[in-house]
Amino acid sequence: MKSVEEALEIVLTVSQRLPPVTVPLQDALDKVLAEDIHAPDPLPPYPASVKDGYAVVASDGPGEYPVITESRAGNDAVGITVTSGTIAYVTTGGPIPDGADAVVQVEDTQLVENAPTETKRVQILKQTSPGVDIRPVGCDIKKGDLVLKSGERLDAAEIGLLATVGIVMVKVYPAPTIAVVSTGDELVEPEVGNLAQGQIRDSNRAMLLAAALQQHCKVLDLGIARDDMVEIERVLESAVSAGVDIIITSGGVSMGDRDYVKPLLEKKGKIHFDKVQMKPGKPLTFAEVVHGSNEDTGLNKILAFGLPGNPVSCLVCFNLFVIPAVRRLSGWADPNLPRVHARLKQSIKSDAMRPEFHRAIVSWEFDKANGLPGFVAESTGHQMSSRLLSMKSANALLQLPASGKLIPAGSLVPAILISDIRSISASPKSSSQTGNIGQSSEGTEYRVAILTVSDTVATGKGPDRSGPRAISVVNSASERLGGARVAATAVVPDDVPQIKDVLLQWSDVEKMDLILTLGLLISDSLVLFIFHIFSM
Ligand SMILES: Nc1nc2c(c(=O)[nH]1)N[C@H]1C(S)=C(S)[C@@H](COP(=O)(O)OP(=O)(O)OC[C@H]3O[C@@H](n4cnc5c(N)ncnc54)[C@H](O)[C@@H]3O)O[C@H]1N2
Ligand code: MOO
Repeated sequence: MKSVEEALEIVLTVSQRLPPVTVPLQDALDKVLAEDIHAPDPLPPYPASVKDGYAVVASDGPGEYPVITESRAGNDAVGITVTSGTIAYVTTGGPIPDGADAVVQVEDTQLVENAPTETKRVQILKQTSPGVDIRPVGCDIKKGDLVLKSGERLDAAEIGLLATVGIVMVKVYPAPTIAVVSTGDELVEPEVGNLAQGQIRDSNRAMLLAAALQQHCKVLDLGIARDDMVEIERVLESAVSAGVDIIITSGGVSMGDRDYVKPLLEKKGKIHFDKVQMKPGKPLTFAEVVHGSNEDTGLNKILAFGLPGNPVSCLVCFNLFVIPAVRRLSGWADPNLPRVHARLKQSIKSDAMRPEFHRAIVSWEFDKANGLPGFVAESTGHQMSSRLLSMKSANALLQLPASGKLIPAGSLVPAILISDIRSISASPKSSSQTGNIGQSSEGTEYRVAILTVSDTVATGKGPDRSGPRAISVVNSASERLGGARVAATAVVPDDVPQIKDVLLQWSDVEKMDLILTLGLLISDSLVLFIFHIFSM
């Protein structure tokens, strides 16, 4: 089984950027530039005023002057020279007429009312010096300057720069086309109103298509494929014929007898890994599908991600592996998701076996204790892989080591950002709206152990009525209890040493969050013992 780091390295090594294409400027947003861009002319192309005011000869100093022209834009003042003893009206960005060497802003001037001549006259109230409030030719961009480098990402400012230097067609790396198929006999389309026995609506496909669009990919919806070798193969073939760059399947990659995705990917190419040491997302499979032949490169390769069917696992894997691959294909120099460190708002118990990617809402807050601002992380509640509500509003995956220990509130943990940092007011309420009253202090699931103490049941003379009932009560109230889950049960006779053994095992070794005992015969020594373990 690969570690997350090893698996990501493999994905990024296999993912190669796509050949560049030339697109119109308006289609270039969010793409990565595939050429260097130089300025064909300087900006500003003429000396321009920084202020609305008057272009003057600085050495003239304060005094009353005639306004011989007005220069707002274009060739307003062309052919007119400001000589000593005259001034010209200029607006911000307007060309400075020949002869003027400074601008005095209107606030430092006064219009002379009722001037005896037709020519407008203005009092210059302040001394200025040459160059003041003038942008010389090329002060923003010099002719020939390297304005944008190949490999830079085109955001709004970069699009503006391209327009400035007159680029209307630009060479960029295209975003990949992603085909998405859901596998599973239990799946029906979201529009199905009444679910038959054993059916669930397909959430993964809509979710993955949306996630791919968010990454500016083109998408191909391949629908639902039944758990049938021939059908899944036919769907994969259709993705290949459509010429997609990435195929994403969800479901059918674990250990079930109808998990056909992996054998098919193996048949059609090469599986790089089929398990990753992470929670959620362990059965993540990554492969290359090889097809046809390309004159230049030989065989064509399509990246294939077999994402786990559990919706949370599916989206977590998309974030951690598919997005970096998409970015690499799209030409990003650094395809990794951004990370910050955030303080935990509540304690979280980490998984003992697998490093965990705990869904959380990260916001920027003041720490009341030290008065300093910083990132804080609030768990989205019960973290079961099927519970998509744990992904709702999450903007970060907290990367928790597999220690099985309680990470106390206030600890700094690495947070991988998967969405924008939200405002504080929008975030914390959302998890409680989902019904997590009584959520554990860890903000994660409670592991509950139930012990039935009864000679009758332990010796097989009677049925255990209260044990199964307690299990069903805990499980049915799981969501309201913040994810309480029965993790262990046992039956022992009314015998203190045996009761002690089980309680010690559950509290000290298995680290249960809550132990319920049923039909317990309380003796003094047992009360003392229970008091002892719960006060540890
Ligand atoms: N014996 C073992 N069983 C499982 C293991 C294991 O190691 N050994 N791993 C578990 C883990 S971890 C995960 S994650 C799941 C992943 O299983 P699959 O990828 O094979 O997915 P399915 O079995 O098809 O489905 C799992 C679950 O998700 C629901 N699902 C599937 N597709 C969709 C969809 N498009 N929309 C909504 N929900 C979907 C499906 O109904 C199941 O409930 O395997 C564990 N088992
Ligand atoms: O790895 Mo699975 O994704 O734990 O549920």
